[in-house]
Amino acid sequence: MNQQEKVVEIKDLRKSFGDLKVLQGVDLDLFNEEILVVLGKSGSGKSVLIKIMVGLLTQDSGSMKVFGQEIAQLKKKPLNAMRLRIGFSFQSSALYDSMTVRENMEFPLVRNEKNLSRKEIDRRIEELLDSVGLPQTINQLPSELSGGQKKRIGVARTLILNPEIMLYDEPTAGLDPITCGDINNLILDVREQYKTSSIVITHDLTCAKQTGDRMAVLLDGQFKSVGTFDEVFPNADDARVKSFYDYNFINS
Ligand SMILES: Nc1ncnc2c1ncn2[C@@H]1O[C@H](COP(=O)(O)OP(=O)(O)OP(=O)(O)O)[C@@H](O)[C@H]1O
Repeated sequence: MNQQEKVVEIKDLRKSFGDLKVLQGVDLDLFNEEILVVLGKSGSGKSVLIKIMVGLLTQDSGSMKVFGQEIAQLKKKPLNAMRLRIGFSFQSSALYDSMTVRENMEFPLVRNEKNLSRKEIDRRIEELLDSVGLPQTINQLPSELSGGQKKRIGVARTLILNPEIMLYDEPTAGLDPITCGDINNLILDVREQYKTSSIVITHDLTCAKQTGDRMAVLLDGQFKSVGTFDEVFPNADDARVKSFYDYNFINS
């Protein structure tokens, strides 16, 4: 697959809940190995969009294709297979508190790949912990890790199933600026090492600028501004896009 190929293709996607129109004609593509940053204020529909992508919600109309397949038309088995190609890194890291880092990483692996040997499981866990720079945490509990370390382990756990698309939900939320920078670098490293295509949902424009090849701003149920950081932000005509920029870079 080359970098011009689309891994996600969204066309005129619409979704309402009763009278609440959330997505009102979304058009967006994610290209192979691209990092696409999705911005939008709280309640704008970012999670709804991601849920449609992984088949947890169905659109009212329009098209959501992932790897060329219309998600809404997939039956249970192919949908589950598709979900395995998409790694979701949750805002909360979603680690199990009572399990060590090793057990947290092993859990999705043995559930999804039943025939792996102990040696292969250990090798995969060790490789991923090395990739996120935390091999020493293998026997620790999540409560013994810092917020930034938990995020890194969450990313490693998502990567253990070799996803082709990575979805990062607010990856830098609640972290100090230096740790945010580390996480931004991790997102770039993951793309480099594992050739993933990525969607980063964030309110953090520094994260957006450092990681994103393109930005897409969700406003009134559509992506009105899509382009590189410099195309979208510094001279934004739309006051709502400009307010994002001003809030992050002037008021912070
Ligand atoms: N299953 C549902 N039933 C009814 N309304 C829903 C449902 N899911 C989402 N909504 C509504 O759709 C709107 C968009 O929600 P969504 O969670 O996508 O926002 P978001 O952009 O992800 O916000 P945040 O940045 O706060 O996570 C909200 O008004 C929400 O209440």
